[in-house]
Amino acid sequence: MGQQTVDPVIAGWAAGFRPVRDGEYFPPHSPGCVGCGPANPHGLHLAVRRHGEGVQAEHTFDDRHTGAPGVAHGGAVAMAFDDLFGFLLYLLGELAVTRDLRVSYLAPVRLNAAYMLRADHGARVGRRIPVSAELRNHDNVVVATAEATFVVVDTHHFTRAAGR
Ligand SMILES: CCCCCCCC(=O)SCCNC(=O)CCNC(=O)[C@H](O)C(C)(C)COP(=O)(O)OP(=O)(O)OC[C@H]1O[C@@H](n2cnc3c(N)ncnc32)[C@H](O)[C@@H]1OP(=O)(O)O
Repeated sequence: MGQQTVDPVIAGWAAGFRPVRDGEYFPPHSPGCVGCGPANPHGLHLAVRRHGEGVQAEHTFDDRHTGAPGVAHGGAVAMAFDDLFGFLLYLLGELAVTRDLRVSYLAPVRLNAAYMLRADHGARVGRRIPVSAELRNHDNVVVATAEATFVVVDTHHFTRAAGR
């Protein structure tokens, strides 16, 4: 992400997250976000909406995210989970970052096939927010799961990380 876009994005986060109704789509984390940013040509372009107190996204991995032939790279699947978790923050109204992420790959994730991602959060303990997610195929079979710990930070975390 270039110098021009870092400050407005962080300023937007500092202003707080807009409330989103059930079923409504969230805005991307930033235009250049590799998970959901519409301006990132290498990204997943996840479109994530609220589902009750959780979030969900229908997603199709394509040839840009190839691992074995015809199969999504495990890193791309992990990225989808990580970015999906980032949308729970809109519901929690907290700024937080991934401290750890554990993915269980239960079956190959095929390219050019539609999958459904769904994530939920647990209760915040101290600065820790536990989150979990599933990836299901069109037969509603769970093909991957993920658990992560997000740690609440303030906007200085991001301005420091961006070198300002
Ligand atoms: C708006 C956001 C967009 C989201 C985009 C999608 C998500 C992302 O990709 S985020 C990017 C990837 N993640 C990062 O870059 C984070 C890098 N890591 C860091 O900056 C730091 O390690 C950071 C901020 C997470 C924690 O550091 P620090 O502030 O020193 O906290 P620290 O004291 O170590 O721990 C904080 C709390 O977490 C707990 N904790 C730390 N690690 C773990 C762990 N592995 N498991 C459980 N708890 C843990 C600690 O016990 C402590 O708990 P409590 O507050 O209850 O005492």
